[in-house]
Amino acid sequence: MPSTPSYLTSNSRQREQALADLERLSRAWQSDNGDVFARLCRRLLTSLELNQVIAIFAEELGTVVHFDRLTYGHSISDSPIDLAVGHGGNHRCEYRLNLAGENLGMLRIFRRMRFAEQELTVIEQMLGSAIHAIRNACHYETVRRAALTDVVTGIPNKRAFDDTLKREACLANRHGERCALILCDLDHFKKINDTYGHLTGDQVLRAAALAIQDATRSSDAVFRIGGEEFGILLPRIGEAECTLVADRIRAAISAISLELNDALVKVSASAGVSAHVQGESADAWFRRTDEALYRAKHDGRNCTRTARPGLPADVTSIESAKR
Ligand SMILES: Nc1nc2c(ncn2[C@@H]2O[C@H](COP(=O)(O)OP(=O)(O)OP(=O)(O)O)[C@@H](O)[C@H]2O)c(=O)[nH]1
Repeated sequence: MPSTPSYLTSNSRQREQALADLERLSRAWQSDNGDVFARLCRRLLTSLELNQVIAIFAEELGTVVHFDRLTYGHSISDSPIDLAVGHGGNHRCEYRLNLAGENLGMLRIFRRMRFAEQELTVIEQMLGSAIHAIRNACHYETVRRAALTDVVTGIPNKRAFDDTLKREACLANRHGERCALILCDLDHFKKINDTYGHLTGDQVLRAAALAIQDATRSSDAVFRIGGEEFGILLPRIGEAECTLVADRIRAAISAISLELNDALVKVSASAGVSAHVQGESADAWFRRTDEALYRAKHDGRNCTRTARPGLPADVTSIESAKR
């Protein structure tokens, strides 16, 4: 990296000279460091994952400009990406990333020392090399999310549920962690559709999704897994506590009342509850909980039933579950 030129002056002739110096230095730096740009572009081709693309950019930038922390935030990702290689610092440069009018998020780079002009130029040149990869990763993230999101309620869908249930069963088998599952189904939902129409039915589904989210912790995961059926995964709790949560969810759903002309649309729900049994596969766990939900429906609806302990045929060995 060339040394910092002493061009910080208000005199305009000196400023012009400084800018010319800067351009010359920047060109010299770019030809000296052409391999960094080439490597950055090559590595960016290896991933479409937003957090990996940002991590690659940060790694390559770190080889030419020292910084203590880099953060990236975009409304399409769950939480900001925060890559710290030190303690941050008071000085920062930030870029609102944008390509052809498309918002691609906000990148911030922190450190204790001021950034020199030519360092900012280098950062911007490297961002120029990375911006298309960042845009592609943003598009990929948007499509990935759409595939995992239910269009009516905006919460994760059955595909997301299947993936998460498998992962939780695997974690529970590997580390012996507790995890519980609730399957919650609205009662006589067909009647709501038939009486008030599908649009009102959709409104009820959205209200139910919100009610379930409000009745659970943010660490719990709520999914719409069928027409009027929801799955809720609750890490680190057992069956007794989970049954209380299921009743709380049902009470929240019963409290929904949609005003429609002169009518008040009300709905109740049935729930099946189970705690994961050590060695049990995701499929067997789901089947046990579904059977509990079936009993709740059979017993008159608007109630909670807990699953029976796994039958030997339902429980796979820990070894096979780990494979
Ligand atoms: N409005 C709306 N209705 C849906 C959607 N998906 C499925 N349904 C309807 O949900 C209803 C489910 O009916 P059933 O399976 O008979 O269940 P139910 O009437 O709730 O009866 P129980 O579950 O036995 O209490 C059907 O009328 C479906 O058309 C949706 O996205 N929106």
